[in-house]
Amino acid sequence: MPIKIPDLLPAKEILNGENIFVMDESLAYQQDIRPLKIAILNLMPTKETTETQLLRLLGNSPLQVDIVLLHPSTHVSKNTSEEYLRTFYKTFEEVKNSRFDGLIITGAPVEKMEFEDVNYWDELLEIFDWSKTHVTSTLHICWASQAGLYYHFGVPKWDVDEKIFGVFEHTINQPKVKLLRGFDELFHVPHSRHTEVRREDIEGIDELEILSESEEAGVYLVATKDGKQIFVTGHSEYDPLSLKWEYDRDINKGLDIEIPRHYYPNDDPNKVPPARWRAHASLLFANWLNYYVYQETPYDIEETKEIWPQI
Ligand SMILES: CC(=O)SCCNC(=O)CCNC(=O)[C@H](O)C(C)(C)COP(=O)(O)OP(=O)(O)OC[C@H]1O[C@@H](n2cnc3c(N)ncnc32)[C@H](O)[C@@H]1OP(=O)(O)O
Ligand SMILES: N[C@@H](CCO)C(=O)O
Repeated sequence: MPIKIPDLLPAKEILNGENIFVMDESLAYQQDIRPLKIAILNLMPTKETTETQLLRLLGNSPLQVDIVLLHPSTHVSKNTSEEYLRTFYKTFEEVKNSRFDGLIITGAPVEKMEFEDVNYWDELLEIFDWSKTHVTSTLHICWASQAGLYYHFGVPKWDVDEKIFGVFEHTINQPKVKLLRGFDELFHVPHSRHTEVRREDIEGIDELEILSESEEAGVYLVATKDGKQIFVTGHSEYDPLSLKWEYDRDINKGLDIEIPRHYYPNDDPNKVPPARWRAHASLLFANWLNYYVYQETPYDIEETKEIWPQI
């Protein structure tokens, strides 16, 4: 949340220079507050786990957030019952005439397929298109970040020789960008994927900025300059034991999988891995919710028609 201070206090200029969000009294008097409407398009087979992880992060905010869970109607889920989906989820068809302050699109275990072979691809394209006019800011996670960068900007995804699997150190390219406010210069994020997007495919695209990268895991955070689309290639939302669960699953299947890097103490899978990314996960979601959603979205959400004349 911004701090509200007298219009002429000298600290205002100093803090503005440091990129601390300061709101002067005159603007604060005009600001109205209402609950935010956030949709989560959950593409993960482990729906309950992912819901819990994302809601934990979204709940760490003084803002009231109304959540709508969405699943793709053109995919018959193998791991989630129809009853569960009917009870807790809606389809895009049911919400497409509404507007949302924010949309989160999760990862999906389909990264080795061609995008066009994913059976809900056409539906996802419709959702990507709709998000441009009906959502203030959209956060794409892991596979969804690759799919979104491909659809919106033609950025390809590439197979990697060895799964990018572990907890990696990241650096910041753009320290003054609001999404990274409060971040340390070095911070950690889990990654778990067999494909990547590459810096050289992104840096020539005018609308996009690479905000954070990792020497070992590559591009991590990409955003459009207007903040309407955020692409996150890692899994900051993962629980402390998510990578262990994936590692044990693959070992039990007899797959040739390396131990997740920089995760277990002394790389010993019998030891309990400590979480080293929670604080930054919280900051990432809080910053997105505050600066890209709450501060940007109109009080009357239906007003977006006037703000985005392309509708
Ligand atoms: C790169 C990222 O974004 S990371 C995010 C992905 N990671 C995860 O989901 C981790 C957890 N998932 C898993 O461990 C596994 O997928 C499991 C254990 C839940 C399921 O494994 P299996 O049943 O052996 O895999 P299977 O190949 O049958 O399909 C699993 C999922 O793949 C997806 N899928 C498979 N084929 C397709 C297809 N043609 N089109 C779209 N989705 C597909 C679906 O999501 C499916 O699960 P769902 O129907 O319940 O949504
Ligand atoms: N996070 C994923 C990567 C594969 O999509 C997993 O290991 O399940």
